[in-house]
Amino acid sequence: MTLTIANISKKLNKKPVIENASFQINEGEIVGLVGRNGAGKTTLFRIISGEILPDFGSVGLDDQDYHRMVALHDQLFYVDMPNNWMTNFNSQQVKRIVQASYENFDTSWYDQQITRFKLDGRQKLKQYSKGMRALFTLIVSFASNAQYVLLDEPLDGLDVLVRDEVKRLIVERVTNQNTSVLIASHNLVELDTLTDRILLLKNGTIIRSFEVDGEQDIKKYQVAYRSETLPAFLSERGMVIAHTGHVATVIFDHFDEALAIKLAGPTFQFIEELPINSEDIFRASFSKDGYAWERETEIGK
Ligand SMILES: Nc1ncnc2c1ncn2[C@@H]1O[C@H](COP(=O)(O)OP(=O)(O)OP(=O)(O)O)[C@@H](O)[C@H]1O
Repeated sequence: MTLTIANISKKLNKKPVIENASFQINEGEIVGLVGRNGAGKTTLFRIISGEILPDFGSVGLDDQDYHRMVALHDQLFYVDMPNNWMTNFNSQQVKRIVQASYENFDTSWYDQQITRFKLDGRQKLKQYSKGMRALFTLIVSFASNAQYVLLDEPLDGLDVLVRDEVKRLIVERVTNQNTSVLIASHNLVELDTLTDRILLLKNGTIIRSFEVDGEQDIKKYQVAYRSETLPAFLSERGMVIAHTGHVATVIFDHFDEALAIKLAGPTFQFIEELPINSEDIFRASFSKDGYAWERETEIGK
């Protein structure tokens, strides 16, 4: 089964939030969705899950329109705002409610995980801590046995040990059930170790899809220069992320031969290429932009 997001556009309050976003997710993939604050990640999740409908475009499962086919709805699970979700119920009550709409709900796995993480009892969800709620949301999501699970910031605000549990649970479920997971997160270091590939959302559209190891177009260099001041082209063509004395670390997007020739020139005492991670790719893609919410409204134009 393939989830296909095709040319989705959406305006909220007359402001274009999502513009012609397209991508696909296959079975058993863990994909990260990354963008600046306000880029539209949550809006995109709400659209995919059918909570709000797009102005244009479609969400398909194989060749079928997910939004129009109620029979497909148990193939996708998403909890919008987990902090406000079913707060007056306990874990046993939530199980009964979700079971009613997800016919493949895995009761025994759910009970096992609830016991494993000691989330049982009469405690209502509103009495859970942030970490308990994160684990609980994940358990319900995977127990639904939906092919596609959308997770919005699943690691936000969790301590290192709970984060490890959450990551282990995600990998376990994907390995054992071939579930597909789309994770929106600001935590790029965590995404590097968890995801197969990462999608970058900018100006409401997917501008880049990459596997960190496979990204050829972005390079990071540490350089020592001979001139008095930092050579201007470094900050014009790249993003200087560290600069002490005559040594600078620079990330270049769209690295090309002209840049390679300049770096090999007499201006530099030494240059060394460094390995890149997804934070570097994020910086290279977004560093020269303002805030995502500065995009003009139609009315303001
Ligand atoms: N109901 C709404 N009505 C009007 N504008 C909205 C609404 N919901 C979101 N927006 C706007 O849409 C844009 C995208 O918001 P969204 O919450 O999807 O971004 P995000 O990428 O999830 O942000 P963050 O990383 O900060 O959580 C923002 O400019 C926001 O102000």
